Amino acid sequence: LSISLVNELNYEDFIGRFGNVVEHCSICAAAVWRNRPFRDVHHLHQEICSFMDLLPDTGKEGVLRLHPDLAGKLAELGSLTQESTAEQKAAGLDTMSPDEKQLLRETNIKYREKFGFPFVICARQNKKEAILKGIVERLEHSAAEELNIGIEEVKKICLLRLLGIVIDDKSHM
Ligand SMILES: NC(=O)NC1=NC(=O)NC1=O
Repeated sequence: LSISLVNELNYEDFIGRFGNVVEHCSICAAAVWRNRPFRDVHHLHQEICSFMDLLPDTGKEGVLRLHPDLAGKLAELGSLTQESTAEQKAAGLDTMSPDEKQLLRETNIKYREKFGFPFVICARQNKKEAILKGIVERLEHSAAEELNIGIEEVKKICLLRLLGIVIDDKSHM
């Protein structure tokens, strides 16, 4: 999809295309609709990032809570969204050994108990080793730190999802 076609979408089609660039948070797309026309995919991404940055902490926690665990129950059941399924597969999470799976599951539980929201990382930029290392290291942080780190990861996930929909048209450079 070119950015000019994006700018011509009606609201329903816009939400249909971009409603899940932030997992289960179609409000992010609904909120930026008013900012069209978008100069390019990075402008659209920046508007979504600004919307998330302006959320109160409870809103940011909500965004994180809407993310499925990595290799969690939903993944086991095969009931992740299309995007999450592809991302978790790309990280090689479906090739973890039983011990790795156990470690990730236990650490996910500790993380969620400590912070009240799930561990979120951009799976397409981290292979399973980096994910296992990341969750153990990040468990030592404060809730405030992890809230921001989590949202930064959501922004990375969002950009990759946007680039899968919109052609990154550099011709205007
Ligand atoms: N808890 C998570 O980090 N989930 C995910 N990260 C991704 O990149 N895709 C997911 O489903």
